[in-house]
Amino acid sequence: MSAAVETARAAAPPAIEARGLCAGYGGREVLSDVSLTLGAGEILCLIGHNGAGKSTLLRVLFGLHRPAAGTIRVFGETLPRHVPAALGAAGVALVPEGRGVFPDLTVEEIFGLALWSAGVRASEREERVEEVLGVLPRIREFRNRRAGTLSGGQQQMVSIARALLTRPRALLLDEPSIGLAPKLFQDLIRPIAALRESRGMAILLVEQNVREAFAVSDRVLVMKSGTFIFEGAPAELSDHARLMELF
Ligand SMILES: Nc1ncnc2c1ncn2[C@@H]1O[C@H](COP(=O)(O)OP(=O)(O)OP(=O)(O)O)[C@@H](O)[C@H]1O
Repeated sequence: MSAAVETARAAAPPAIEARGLCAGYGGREVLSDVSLTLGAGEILCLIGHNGAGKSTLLRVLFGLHRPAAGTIRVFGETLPRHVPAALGAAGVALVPEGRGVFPDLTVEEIFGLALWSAGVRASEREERVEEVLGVLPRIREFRNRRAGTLSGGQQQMVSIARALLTRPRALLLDEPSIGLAPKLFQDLIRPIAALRESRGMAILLVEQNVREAFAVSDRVLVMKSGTFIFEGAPAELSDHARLMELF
């Protein structure tokens, strides 16, 4: 991280500050007293085995699932209602697992819909699209195609681009590498990670592809059965044996 970004980060409130989160489904606890801080402009990687509770945590943070206990502050504020629309307005975007692009719409139409639902003025929409195409230029090649005809990697690009159109200050990414070859994931994640330098955007990255995810992350959290069992720098887990020990 550059010195300028570090200084800006130190002065700003954390993008997300969660304390004592408990959450589950139908009486079964999945998150047990989880606390997490995503610093402004920080890239935090969250890893853990299947079913550990990573997606549930992202859903709780984004207001899609109500926690049984705990508090969440967003850029230093407690939102009056912790719901997705309020999170979006506060500058937080979620890219859920599985892409979720509308298969019958063209990329252009998907972008138009995202900008319209985010309330971006018509006169500003083209500028926003150009800005995102500057980050992920390969989308230009297929912007007029229907999303259902695109490859997995292209759909993932569209899904992330759609989130970036709202100019988020914090991006929650749920396993963007699923179904992608490592090189494709690298091409996708590196320009997104660079937005932390250029715009101070914070990223909470849930990933299984640890090699690429660690390469762009400042800090790593390992989750097991709904609690964090490790927090530290990616380098501390570069030893494969240490990583395996935690799983
Ligand atoms: N909507 C739901 N209803 C009931 N149980 C759920 C629901 N969503 C998740 N679970 C359960 O909660 C636990 C945690 O799931 P979650 O998806 O949060 O884990 P994860 O760490 O993201 O796993 P993965 O890496 O497989 O996505 C799992 O046992 C899962 O079966």
